[in-house]
Amino acid sequence: MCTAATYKTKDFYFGRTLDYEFSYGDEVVITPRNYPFHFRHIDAIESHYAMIGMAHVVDNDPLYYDAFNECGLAMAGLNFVGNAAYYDIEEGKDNIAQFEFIPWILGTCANLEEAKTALIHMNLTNTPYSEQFPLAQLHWIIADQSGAITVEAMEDGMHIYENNVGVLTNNPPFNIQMFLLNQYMNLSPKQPENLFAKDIDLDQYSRGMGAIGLPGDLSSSSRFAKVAFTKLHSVSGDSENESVNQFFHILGSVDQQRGCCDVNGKYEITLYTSCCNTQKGIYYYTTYDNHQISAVDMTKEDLNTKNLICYEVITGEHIQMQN
Ligand SMILES: C[C@H](CCC(=O)NCCS(=O)(=O)O)[C@H]1CC[C@H]2[C@@H]3CC[C@@H]4C[C@H](O)CC[C@]4(C)[C@H]3C[C@H](O)[C@]12C
Repeated sequence: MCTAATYKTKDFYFGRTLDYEFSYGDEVVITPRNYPFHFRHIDAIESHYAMIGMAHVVDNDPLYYDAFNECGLAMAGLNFVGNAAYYDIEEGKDNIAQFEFIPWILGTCANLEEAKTALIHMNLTNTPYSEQFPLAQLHWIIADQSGAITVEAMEDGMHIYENNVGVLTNNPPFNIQMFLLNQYMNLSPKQPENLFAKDIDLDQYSRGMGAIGLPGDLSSSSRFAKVAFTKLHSVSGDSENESVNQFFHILGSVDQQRGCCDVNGKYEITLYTSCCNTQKGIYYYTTYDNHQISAVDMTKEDLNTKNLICYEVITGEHIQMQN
């Protein structure tokens, strides 16, 4: 499972958790402006917007899971197993292989409006990266400070939804996730009133009772409701540290602890959590075994170059001893 969310204070933040039972080998990867992107079905793009994100690099190809570009446009792919479908090549369209989707959008679009326009002529193809990396079944969130959309390629066609909560998890399809939120309209951060029965004396014996009924399990529909509630009620200062801190708390509401999600004897855990300041070009992250926030600042690199700039993920707890 995975969860993605957006958050706005003074700047616009975007991030995700990546939950799985093993890691593909992830790195924080900056693709500078002159790295040539070779696509399977369209012409190479020699120069484009620079981007930074989490990727698995194979043969010098950055296979991004989530990233944002130097203009502040962000995008993440999350599992959509059983619902995702990609298509055969179609003449007259921009045929983009599924694993090329993030580089293509972030390389060529400056904002969400441009991304929406690009999607009109795009055909997301079922071309696998290689035998070793068959087609992942994904759906995507694309966002900038103006808003967010969800992109779901399914058997019955491409669905593009306005994503007004700025949240994405996994199954079921996004329109159903939104419908399911109807169930929770009564939940509130405020204490409830007794509407149950006037004649019975009910006591507010604890704080936080207004949100009783908000799910706490790890299913994707439950995480959708949990993180949406958390994000939509989030309050923080708008300095960088306060915003980043709050962002990690938002995604922390759907953190997966080893042992609680059994996948045939292996355990799905939150391998990493990211938080991008899309305006300042900084990619912050924590990993399952390193709670300390680490960060890579894209603006500190020479972005007019040709070679990928890769930072190994920092692992292991860094505990600040006080005596
Ligand atoms: C496993 C992850 C999703 C985690 C998730 O959502 N877990 C919920 C399980 S559940 O849905 O709840 O059951 C996804 C998210 C992004 C993916 C990579 C995208 C690039 C590339 C695409 C190629 O086609 C295949 C290889 C490739 C490296 C992909 C590997 C893997 O697929 C990644 C890491």
